[in-house]
Amino acid sequence: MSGTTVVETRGLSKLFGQRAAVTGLDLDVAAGEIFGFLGPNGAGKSTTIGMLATLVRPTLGEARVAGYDVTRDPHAVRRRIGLVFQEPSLDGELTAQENMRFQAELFGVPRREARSAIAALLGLVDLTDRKDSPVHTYSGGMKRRLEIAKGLLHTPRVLFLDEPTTGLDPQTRAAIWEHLHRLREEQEITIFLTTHHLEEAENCDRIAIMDEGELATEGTPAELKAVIGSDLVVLRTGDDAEAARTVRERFGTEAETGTDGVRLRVADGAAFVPRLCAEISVPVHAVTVTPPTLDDVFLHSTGRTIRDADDGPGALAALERR
Ligand SMILES: Nc1ncnc2c1ncn2[C@@H]1O[C@H](COP(=O)(O)OP(=O)(O)OP(=O)(O)O)[C@@H](O)[C@H]1O
Repeated sequence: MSGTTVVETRGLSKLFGQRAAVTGLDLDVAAGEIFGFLGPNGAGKSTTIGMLATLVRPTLGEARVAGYDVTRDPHAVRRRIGLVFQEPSLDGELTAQENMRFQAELFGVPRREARSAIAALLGLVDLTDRKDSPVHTYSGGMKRRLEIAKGLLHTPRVLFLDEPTTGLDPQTRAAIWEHLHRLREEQEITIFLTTHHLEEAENCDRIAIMDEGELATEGTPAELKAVIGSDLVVLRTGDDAEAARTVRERFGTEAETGTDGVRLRVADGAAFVPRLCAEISVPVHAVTVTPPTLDDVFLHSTGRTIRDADDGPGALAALERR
């Protein structure tokens, strides 16, 4: 990582009438990072990408992408960014190669240069074998990979991806992530993506969590989870109320009983469980120890779970059409 800041926002805000979609956003994304913008539906992710990609005009504040101001120099920004939205942008009747050639013409990439770039990018996303098949014969994952290759054709410095794996099965999602990691290794590119999948955010170098238009927290997945600092231990016992009482009295640790058993949080679950089992007088049927997750981080920084906060489908495609 070079340490150069490629995406920088200061007080970036967007109001739609009286409604604040994004409020006072300060972000710094370094060159070569995979940066995840995480939040429930309506958190302001699409509006932020829209402002960074010069599709939505900020109401207040500033943003620079690849060194250019999004309001004063939108054309310079556009030449340096690639966009992959959820809405398909491929022509199903054309082959992968033809779709790529079309994109090259759109961006004025010289023909000779385009030919070698297309071959290299189709190789990067593992579509060389199928480059001459019409795109309507592709699977969802192949189409998404082709969209990514297309977004890279004019060698952007920053690639913006809106929910790149939505609607794909887990295996295909894993493959897309493999391609994104490879892309970052092989090209000097910064990847800025939105997601509302907490598990996916684990793949990012750094994450910003948005909630109701504001930045709730940011950091590496490990840093964010370290803030929680404790493992979740769940016990199923012959008498949960008695087990919870033992936990409180012998260990001075708060324990809740619920439908899934007795739940408690301790710094080191693996070390705690044998000590607990030695003290407890009721039969223990099962124990699970879960290290902190990004779900816990979301709950900790917003007061609710991301699933509770979620309430509808993505909106970036609608923004693009605006
Ligand atoms: N053109 C618009 N006019 C009015 N309100 C808007 C407009 N675009 C977005 N909003 C509102 O701004 C807020 C943030 O929306 P945004 O689409 O940026 O969220 P998001 O985090 O990207 O959600 P999603 O995952 O659904 O795309 C929402 O309350 C949304 O209703």
